[in-house]
Amino acid sequence: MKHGIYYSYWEHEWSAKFGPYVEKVAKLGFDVIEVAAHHINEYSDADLAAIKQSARDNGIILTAGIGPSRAKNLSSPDSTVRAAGKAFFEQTLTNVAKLDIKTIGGALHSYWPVDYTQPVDKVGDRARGVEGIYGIADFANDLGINLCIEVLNRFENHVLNTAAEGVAFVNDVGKSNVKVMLDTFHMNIEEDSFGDAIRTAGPLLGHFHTGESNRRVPGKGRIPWHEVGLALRKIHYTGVVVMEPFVKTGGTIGSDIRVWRDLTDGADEAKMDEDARNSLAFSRFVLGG
Ligand SMILES: O=C(CO)[C@H](O)[C@H](O)[C@H](O)CO
Ligand SMILES: [Mn+2]
Repeated sequence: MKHGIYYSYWEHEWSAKFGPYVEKVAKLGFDVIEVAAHHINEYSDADLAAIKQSARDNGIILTAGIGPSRAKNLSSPDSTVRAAGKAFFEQTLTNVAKLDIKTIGGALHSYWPVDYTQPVDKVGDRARGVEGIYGIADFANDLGINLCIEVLNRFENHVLNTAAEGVAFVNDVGKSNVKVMLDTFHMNIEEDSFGDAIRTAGPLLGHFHTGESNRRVPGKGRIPWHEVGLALRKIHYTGVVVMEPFVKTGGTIGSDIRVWRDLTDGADEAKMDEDARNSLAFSRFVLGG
């Protein structure tokens, strides 16, 4: 098991440059950095080559996260939007591959965060989402990339809220590089049991996010980490565990994640780093790896 952190922990915008964080997370002892793929198409080939080299030099593996915008929604009832989504993913995956990234996770099958002022068509969105992911799976596979479909809580997305729904979706897609992704923050809201949910995903679990119930770093709250660790061991999970703490207010990240109070306790960057380092030690101890 490898351990990583989403660089957005330190940032306010998904568009923030992620290159400088490769060395930082290596110094903190992580194996992996997760970067936001939302704006990767704005990076030049030279930028991407430099980041790839920096990852090699620092012994860091990259993974990618994405919350597709409404205009790039693979499950939209509007076929023009679905086509734009497909084109966006093909370009994004092509650039993601330039960083040797093998895992991209998030609400790939939909858009994020969902606008609930509009009526919701769960059945239709799910069916179009299965088709949309099926339609990009081989493209991703040819680049060696797994598509990890994140199960989110009801307030952020309606298509997949439980591990069981995630497994059924991935089975319907039926492509070996399309996997289920779970996140302890969302599981805490939706699942009856953390252990059962992880065991339900079993061999289909392709990526795993961690965070407390208020998205502080793992170890600061009341998620049953021992139960989570036992279940990950039980299913012989050998993938990546990426902590995804969101503790800062402000910017698009603060607004998308609904961070309306300072959860850093006034931390400066050195204290933020120390919290991440301590949480990594906690995560390795309790989850393994
Ligand atoms: O858990 C999440 C949202 O609550 C997601 O992993 C990411 O934050 C989202 O896909 C944006 O990258
Ligand atoms: Mn997540």
